[in-house]
Amino acid sequence: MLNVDNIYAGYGRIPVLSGISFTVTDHQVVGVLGHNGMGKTTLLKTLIGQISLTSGAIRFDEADMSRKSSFLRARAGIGYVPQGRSIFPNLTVLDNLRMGFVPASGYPEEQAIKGILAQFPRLDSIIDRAGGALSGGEQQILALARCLCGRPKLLLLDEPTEGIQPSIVDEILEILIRLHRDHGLAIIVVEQNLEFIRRLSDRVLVIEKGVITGEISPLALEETPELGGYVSTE
Ligand SMILES: Nc1ncnc2c1ncn2[C@@H]1O[C@H](COP(=O)(O)OP(=O)(O)OP(=O)(O)O)[C@@H](O)[C@H]1O
Repeated sequence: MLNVDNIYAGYGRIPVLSGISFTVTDHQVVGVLGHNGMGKTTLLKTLIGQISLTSGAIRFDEADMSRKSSFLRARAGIGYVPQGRSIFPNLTVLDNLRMGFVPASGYPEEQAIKGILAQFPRLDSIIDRAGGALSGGEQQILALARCLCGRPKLLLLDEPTEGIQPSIVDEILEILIRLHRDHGLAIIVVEQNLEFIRRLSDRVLVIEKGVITGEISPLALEETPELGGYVSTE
């Protein structure tokens, strides 16, 4: 489904990603672990096209995405839920959802949003509330639902549990497991919450200084002494 081939990217002259290669097969969930500042967010932004490649290639469903704009990648089926969620604070929940709708998805907007609300009853009850008036957890669920309005085949998730109360973390985990199981959604998830990444991922990649330095089994994440090298503890 996704083939990332030796990509280099950064900010202006500052290189951050230094030759990253990996693949994601259909329906696979890939976790990405790494200390702060190692390039996890930069990797996701490069995959969605917010940061340009310096070199290398990104292929999605056999199509070359390397120079495509973000919206064409979204139309092709890559969804992105950024760190911090980027909810439109002055728009209602409904209008936030409408912003996520991708016309080329083959579904009428109303039908797409109705289908999403059936999966997210928590949002249905606050549909007219301003996005900025939602709790952090509700905003994260809204950001996820908004992304799903575009009917992605691959979801890029950047720290979905950051700053969220444990009960909603569990709810988000259950939603993602269900989406993966019932709809075959493939996911790349960057996360510091080891339990979350362990329960969701089929594979876990370790990133250090813009390079993938290893792959560990989700089961290995149960053995806490091994983890000091992979995540930040602050
Ligand atoms: N807009 C920017 N301009 C210049 N350098 C940046 C910019 N954004 C990030 N960086 C640098 O790029 C490197 C990788 O940052 P990135 O945000 O990808 O790391 P991360 O692994 O996601 O970290 P965190 O877990 O803290 O979110 C860091 O050294 C960071 O300081």
